[in-house]
Amino acid sequence: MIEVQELTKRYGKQLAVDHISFGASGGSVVGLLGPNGAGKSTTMRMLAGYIPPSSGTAKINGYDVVRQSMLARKSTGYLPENNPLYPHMYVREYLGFMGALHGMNRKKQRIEEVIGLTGLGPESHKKLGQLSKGYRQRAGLAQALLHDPPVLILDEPTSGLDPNQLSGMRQLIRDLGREKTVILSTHIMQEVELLCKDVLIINKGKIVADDELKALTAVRSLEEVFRELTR
Ligand SMILES: Nc1ncnc2c1ncn2[C@@H]1O[C@H](COP(=O)(O)OP(=O)(O)OP(=O)(O)O)[C@@H](O)[C@H]1O
Repeated sequence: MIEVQELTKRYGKQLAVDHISFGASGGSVVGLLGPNGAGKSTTMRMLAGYIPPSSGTAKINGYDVVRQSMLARKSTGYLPENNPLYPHMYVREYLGFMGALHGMNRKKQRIEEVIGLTGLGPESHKKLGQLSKGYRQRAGLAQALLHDPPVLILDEPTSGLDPNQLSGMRQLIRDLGREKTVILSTHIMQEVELLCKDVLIINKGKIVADDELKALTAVRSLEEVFRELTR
């Protein structure tokens, strides 16, 4: 579960996220849409505990991301936008390292599981710096899934994937969304239509739509709705 109240982020004078409130609960994928610079990544970074909010609150599974940051992080899997990985580490070494950070027992078995789930197998003998963009993205997702968190925050998870990889990744996200609360950002409207039950549209730091996809697109296409609300 994700609960956001009046969440705000200022970078100096710039108001990147402006008093946003929304909620998301398990068993669905929420699409976070917005034009470039709207505040999507900033919002996700705050939810994942990577940057502190300027004001407002966010709770992950009931844990406040600032006051109970360790517990909130344990409940969160985060795939960052540019997915900064450690280029010199081998895939399994990296996942082992991330597992240790999460204080996981029986890492080995779980590492093989997430390598299988994300289709990393054929490239799993390589160093992260040697992986193609699509496989780096998979390594990032494997890391996000490692500790089996109930909430997944995925910042443009399908960027850089070829059409074959794309359908596999979307299927995986759809499956994960059956049990977990998944919030993903994307610029691909078709992806939202394929994956998301609920949609948030953010523009200039403010939420301009928070509704079920069905309701939002009852009269017009998602693209038309998006263009009108973010003009
Ligand atoms: N570290 C930072 N310092 C200063 N300003 C920042 C910083 N990070 C983001 N911003 C600004 O905050 C605003 C929101 O940026 P953010 O990256 O959250 O947008 P976004 O919706 O994810 O965009 P995109 O679709 O291009 O990835 C932008 O105006 C951006 O320039």
